[in-house]
Amino acid sequence: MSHSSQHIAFIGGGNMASAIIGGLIRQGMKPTQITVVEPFADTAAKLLKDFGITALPSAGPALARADLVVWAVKPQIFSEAAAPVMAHTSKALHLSVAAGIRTDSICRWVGTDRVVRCMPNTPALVGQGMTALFPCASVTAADQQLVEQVIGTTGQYLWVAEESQLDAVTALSGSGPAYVFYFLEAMTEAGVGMGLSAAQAYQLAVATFSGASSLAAASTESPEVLRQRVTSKGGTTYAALTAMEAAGIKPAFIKAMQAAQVRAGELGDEFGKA
Ligand SMILES: NC(=O)C1=CN([C@@H]2O[C@H](COP(=O)(O)OP(=O)(O)OC[C@H]3O[C@@H](n4cnc5c(N)ncnc54)[C@H](OP(=O)(O)O)[C@@H]3O)[C@@H](O)[C@H]2O)C=CC1
Ligand SMILES: O=C(O)[C@@H]1CCC=N1
Repeated sequence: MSHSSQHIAFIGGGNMASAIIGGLIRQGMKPTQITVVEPFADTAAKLLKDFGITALPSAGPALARADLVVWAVKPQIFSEAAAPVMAHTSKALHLSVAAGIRTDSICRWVGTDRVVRCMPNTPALVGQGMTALFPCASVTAADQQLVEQVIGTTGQYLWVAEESQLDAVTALSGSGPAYVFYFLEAMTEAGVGMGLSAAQAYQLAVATFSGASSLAAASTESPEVLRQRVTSKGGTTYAALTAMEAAGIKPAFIKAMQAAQVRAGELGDEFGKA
């Protein structure tokens, strides 16, 4: 981060907060520039061990220093967590990572319209995150720049024009790492069933995913063309893809992502009312 005097507060210090804090610290932000509210003692101990940050067990005046408040609590408890925070953060810009919770709810709970809603993912932990961002109307260009500086430390980002697109992003890249890990589990299990050791199968599976992703990112070709290049006529890939088509893997996968998108909307409906 270029702004060495900036201060960032995190409400919730769990998985997603740690991923972003890791990015900030890797880019040179000092632990003293970061305040975390985290009531769970084990998670607070981890923040101290990993980043040298002593978390506050509850909201307090220390939050008033924050230029940016990052909301990294579960959607279910967002409104409850907001009440004690908003007394201290009226001058701050607010950034929410909560799945499904819409900006009209967030603005109401935090008492300002200076709110950006985003959807990051856990590869942020290793600087390979992908985050989509949506600004409320009163967010300024300078506010957007601050958010870009912070999120840019964790990987790539893009802005979406419609808030509803964030639920699609949640289903795609927000939850997406879990789909990849699921495929890694399946590929490893299959490899073991075919006579490889678990360590060998896992190494092969992980390297294949990251290699294929790097190839797709570096290539101007569509994934369809890249797939066809692997698929020799009458060969092994053809046999595997034919089995996948017969099993309805693609429609099942599309259905699964639609379920995630629907769930994001439901989280907003269920927990955004308060
Ligand atoms: N994990 C992921 O891949 C992604 C998550 N998100 C979103 O990020 C948000 C956080 O998820 P994640 O980091 O996985 O969840 P975690 O459970 O790891 O982190 C949330 C933390 O907030 C703490 N907390 C609970 N109540 C309060 C409170 N009143 N004030 C401050 N902190 C509190 C929790 O403590 P306790 O355990 O005691 O409740 C917990 O440690 C969610 O809204 C999720 O939708 C977005 C993108 C990806
Ligand atoms: O599962 C969830 O609800 C969160 C949002 C995206 C990833 N994890």
